[in-house]
Amino acid sequence: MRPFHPLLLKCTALARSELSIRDIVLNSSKVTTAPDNSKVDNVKVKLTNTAPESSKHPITRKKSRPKALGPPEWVAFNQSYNKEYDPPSTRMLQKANEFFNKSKVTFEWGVPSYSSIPDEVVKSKFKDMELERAPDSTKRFPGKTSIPFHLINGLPEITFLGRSNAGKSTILNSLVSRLGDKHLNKEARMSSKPGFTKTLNCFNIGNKFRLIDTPGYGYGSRLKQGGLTMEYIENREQLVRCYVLVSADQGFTEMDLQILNYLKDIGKPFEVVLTKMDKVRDMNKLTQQIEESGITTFPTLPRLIFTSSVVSSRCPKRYGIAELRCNVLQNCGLDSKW
Ligand SMILES: Nc1nc2c(ncn2[C@@H]2O[C@H](COP(=O)(O)OP(=O)(O)OP(=O)(O)O)[C@@H](O)[C@H]2O)c(=O)[nH]1
Ligand SMILES: [Mg+2]
Repeated sequence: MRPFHPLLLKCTALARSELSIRDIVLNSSKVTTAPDNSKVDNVKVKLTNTAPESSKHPITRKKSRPKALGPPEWVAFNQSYNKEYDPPSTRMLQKANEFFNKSKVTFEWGVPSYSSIPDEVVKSKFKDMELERAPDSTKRFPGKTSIPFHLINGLPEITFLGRSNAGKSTILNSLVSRLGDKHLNKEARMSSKPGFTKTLNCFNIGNKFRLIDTPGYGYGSRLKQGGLTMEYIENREQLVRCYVLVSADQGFTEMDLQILNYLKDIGKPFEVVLTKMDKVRDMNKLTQQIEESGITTFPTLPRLIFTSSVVSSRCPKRYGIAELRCNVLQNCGLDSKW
């Protein structure tokens, strides 16, 4: 029997517990309490035109939001991780960007079950047949499958895992969009609603490798989707690397740690991508969360890649995406000519 695993959580119970936490946060944000005078240095005081004489015109005091951070702080922070690896050179980053900018992206399949992945169908129906790998062939497998030959060409695959809403579909779009573009290409569908991606979705990148978007675990997910992702991770021969996405503004959850340990235990190579760096207001807290997760002492030495898929005046190019592009190409063995 399979051990307990967050990808297979009974999500209704989880959804209920998360909803209640969310409810508490939402409700507590509605409670207005007078600010503590001892913290007056930290609060912005907004005065109305006429100074209030009574409680009829209360003084509105707002806690000032911590300053938005950007590339200067992120770069310094970034340099304290991945010391075991040489950072990618400017030339490597340039080459990776060129590759992604010129590669055609094709959506190939979206499946609700592992056995419906085209080459898995072919494998099971034509067990004794030598599978012909013909990338440019227009031929199709006969009979009911009618699967085009080019879908069974065995290209390396990369998959994105993570909690629902961690930014898996967004990072896929970020990889295939120009770094300075304000809007992302919409190859994979994204949503602020957790649990949006329901199937395994495959995107062919320049006929060199495939990116696989997965349904998230946790809030809004389903037991069946967790099973599908696990089956894919455990059985897919073409899978060369998993990227576990963690929202940097939320840090590592218990479920993230379970996934990381699971990948370590079954010997699947993985990296960790911290998404939504633009939402982080306290770098010390993030440092502490990373330390507490234990990920920096994992024997497999996963890389920590910090990203933001948002461009702004402080961050005119999507942050960390060039590094991620470089890493993906390396993991697919496509960096040999650099
Ligand atoms: N600010 C900010 N928002 C982001 C970033 N990446 C993703 N988001 C937002 O996070 C939300 C969830 O993104 P998705 O990419 O749909 O998340 P997902 O992991 O695919 O979620 P599921 O499909 O539900 O598992 C969307 O509203 C995105 O716009 C980021 O780097 N910064
Ligand atoms: Mg998604």
